[in-house]
Amino acid sequence: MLTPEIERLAQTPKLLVALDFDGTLAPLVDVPSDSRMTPAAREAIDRLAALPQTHVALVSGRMLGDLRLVSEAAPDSAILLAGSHGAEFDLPPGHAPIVARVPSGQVAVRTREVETALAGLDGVWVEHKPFGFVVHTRLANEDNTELAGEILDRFASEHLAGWRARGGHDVSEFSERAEGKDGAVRALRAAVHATAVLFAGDDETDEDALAALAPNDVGVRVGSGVTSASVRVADAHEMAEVLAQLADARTNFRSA
Ligand SMILES: O=P(O)(O)OC[C@H]1O[C@H](O[C@H]2O[C@H](CO)[C@@H](O)[C@H](O)[C@H]2O)[C@H](O)[C@@H](O)[C@@H]1O
Repeated sequence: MLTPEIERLAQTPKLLVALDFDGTLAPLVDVPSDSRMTPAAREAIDRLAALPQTHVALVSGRMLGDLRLVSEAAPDSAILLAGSHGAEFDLPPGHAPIVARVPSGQVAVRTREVETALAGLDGVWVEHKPFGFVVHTRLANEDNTELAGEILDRFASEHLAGWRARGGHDVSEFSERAEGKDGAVRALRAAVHATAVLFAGDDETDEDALAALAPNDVGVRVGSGVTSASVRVADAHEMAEVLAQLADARTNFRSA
């Protein structure tokens, strides 16, 4: 059923649909590089992105190159990409580029050190990112997850002063940059001159963006958890239904 919020949003002059990737468009999986959005989500965002005065952006914690890969973005895609929680952007031609941040030499050093500190914990692995690292525990047992948490707490207090720590689904992320998805959505909103935004996400990091939405925007929380969003859906499949409803309503509005 179309919520009044979605119906209202479909009628805004310039719409930005900004979407988290993992857990929102793509169901969570054990191996991050295997992650893909559901076919229904793909169809809905392609329909939205093809409409006039309608922009679609993916706003992810993933590094940009990785986001391009898992979102299967075609080189000529109209979809805007924000990676590393908004420290990296890739906008289609016609948009002024948003300046990307440059990583310091500390990141590779700290990532190697944390890998050494966690070595030998089965199921625990470290994902390298341009501005930091992510420790994954999805495949670890409870003991190893707890031990990894203790090692990380100690490592962070000794070596990561000033870095931003974030939680997520079976991950702990540490980044030397403090950018959040609130800043990413602000920059994208300005880039496309949006008059209203839909932002959807499933995670703690998405709450930065959800909490910063304007009164005429719509926030969608996917799954459980405390949220600032006004709409909640159960999972990525329900999220795809919301996007299909928005695409239908926007198509009707644009052709009226
Ligand atoms: O901001 P997002 O697009 O939601 O990215 C958040 C993190 O997503 C990835 O990890 C999550 O998805 C994996 C694949 O489904 C899953 O294995 C993991 O447990 C999840 O936390 C990605 O690996 C991280 O770098 C992103 O920060």
